[in-house]
Amino acid sequence: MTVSRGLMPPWLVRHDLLSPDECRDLLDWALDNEAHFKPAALDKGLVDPAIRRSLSLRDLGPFSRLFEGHVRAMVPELIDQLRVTSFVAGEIELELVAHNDGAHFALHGDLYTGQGSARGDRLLSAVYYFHRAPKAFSGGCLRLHRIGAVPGDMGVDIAPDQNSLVAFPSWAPHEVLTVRCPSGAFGDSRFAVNCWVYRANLRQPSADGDQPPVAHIGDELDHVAATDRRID
Ligand SMILES: O=C(O)CCC(=O)C(=O)O
Ligand SMILES: [Fe+2]
Repeated sequence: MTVSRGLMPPWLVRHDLLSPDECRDLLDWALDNEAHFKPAALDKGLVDPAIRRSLSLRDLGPFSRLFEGHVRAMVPELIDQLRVTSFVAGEIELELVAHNDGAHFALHGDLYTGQGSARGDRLLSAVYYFHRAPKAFSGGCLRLHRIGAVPGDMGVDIAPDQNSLVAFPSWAPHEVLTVRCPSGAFGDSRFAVNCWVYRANLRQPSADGDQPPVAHIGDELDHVAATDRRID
């Protein structure tokens, strides 16, 4: 089967998502928690810096509620603007990522592959950007690609602007272009908060007692499921 290429996925950018105080507090919190960041993983917890190189923190502490609130409130607008089939939002998965010198993420989509995830289906992806001022890195654009893109294709580059959020359907092919950060200092990194909106599982156990195949909202999952994602 041949995939016809050409159509760009929809996306939107929102500037100034947080107040200046919130943005500064988030940076301070990220710097205070440097020791808790771990190499960012791919499918099934695999770390492969040739595909994805960055440092990740899965627990946003006091900022989880802030991001979950913002993103949940935006879901109706995102469904509308990104032309996603209407759905009821369930879990919102978060990840704080620091991209320092040489960091990147090769072409991929954010959907689960294989047997999927007990966590359910990701439908919307949103990424919030912040960094120290003055900015001490270059590069690191998010490159959105056409359907059926292959590595090396051109796409649309979205700059990781201070206090901005970009959103797109989770199926959209995208990559993070290589970051250059001459100081190598953690605090000079390109910071991003990944937010993934899941479809709520509204199915009830059937009358004969069978359980639905996916977990209910709020179920705790292991690190492997949390880091499972598709790499094209
Ligand atoms: O940092 C970004 O701009 C996007 C990161 C990303 O695509 C991912 O972690 O799945
Ligand atoms: Fe992604």
